[in-house]
Amino acid sequence: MTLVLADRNFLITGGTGSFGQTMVARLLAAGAAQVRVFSRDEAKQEAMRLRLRDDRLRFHVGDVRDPDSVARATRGVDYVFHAAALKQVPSCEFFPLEAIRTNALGSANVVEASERAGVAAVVLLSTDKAVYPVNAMGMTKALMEKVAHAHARAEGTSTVVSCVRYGNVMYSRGSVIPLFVEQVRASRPLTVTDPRMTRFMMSLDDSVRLVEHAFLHARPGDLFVRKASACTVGDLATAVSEIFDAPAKLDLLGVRHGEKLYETLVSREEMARAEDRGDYFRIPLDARDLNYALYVDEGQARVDGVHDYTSDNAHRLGVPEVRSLLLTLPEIRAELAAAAASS
Ligand SMILES: O=c1ccn([C@@H]2O[C@H](COP(=O)(O)OP(=O)(O)O[C@H]3O[C@H](CO)[C@@H](O)[C@H](O)[C@H]3O)[C@@H](O)[C@H]2O)c(=O)[nH]1
Repeated sequence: MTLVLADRNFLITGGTGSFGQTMVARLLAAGAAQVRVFSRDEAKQEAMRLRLRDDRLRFHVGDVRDPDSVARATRGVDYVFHAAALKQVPSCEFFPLEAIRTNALGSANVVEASERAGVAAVVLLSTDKAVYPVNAMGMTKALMEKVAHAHARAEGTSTVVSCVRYGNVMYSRGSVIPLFVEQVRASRPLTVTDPRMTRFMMSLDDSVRLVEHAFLHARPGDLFVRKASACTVGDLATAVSEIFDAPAKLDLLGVRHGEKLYETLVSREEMARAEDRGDYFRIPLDARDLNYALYVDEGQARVDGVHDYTSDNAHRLGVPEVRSLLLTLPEIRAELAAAAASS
């Protein structure tokens, strides 16, 4: 990171998760004055404290659903990265109110507490599932984005609130790649929903860099997306089998509740006003207010000839490319080493 962080305090909600742990390590290495980890699980916090042993780290047990606990953790903070979320599609489908409480209302609590505490900037972590959402996880993340936009449009606010949208983060907790690896290593068939289904593939480092990009460049209400490649789930399963030298045995499950065949990272309306920043798109706030009549002549940015940016039309990785990408992941290398040691 190019910013001087020496006298800056950070808060990371969901700080014990995959993103949180990576971000905490990078902020400490970049010289942050203090990094606060906010999450519900004291055991994970304790494990992190013992592992990192850094007196610039502070741990706050709390829940984004509870405004008081968020407010206490936010006092004296300069920057907030909001990663706390319910992010499993199936569980949010079955418990949609829980997703509303954490992802929508909890995010509003984080934005509100940040404004009150005079935080300079907040980056909210969203997902491609928030675009044309069909499941409760995506719907509540879409509402979180709306909360950010409404805050940016409101007069008299000073905290810069922006969002980033991710695709699938490879090897994140509870996701399909660690599941496929576990299945291959146990010589079980790989449970594939639909082999044609496509997803954007991002590394954890890419996702952290995306948040850093937003942190460094955001204006109020901006949304940032990292350009990414995509692959089919069938190719992903084949690549995992090949890496572990196993025959590709598939057990076809069918599409799960609330799943789409492909994801959209940027809608065409957003693409029409997106700024291409090399590895990233910046989608500025649609700053029209409620007086729509004033804008009738201007209209919206033209969308003719502009397309959604989806995991179906993005650069498609084939099996060899997916294999190479998987082999860059430390977790895959560790599993390969373990497999070699046990054979
Ligand atoms: O046993 C399984 C489980 C999943 N899949 C497929 O694998 C792909 C990825 O699934 P999964 O890793 O569960 O991720 P998603 O459901 O796509 O959601 C992830 O990716 C989102 C970004 O799109 C994040 O926001 C979510 O938090 C994260 O869980 C999907 O096509 C699934 O249908 C299988 O084929 N077999």
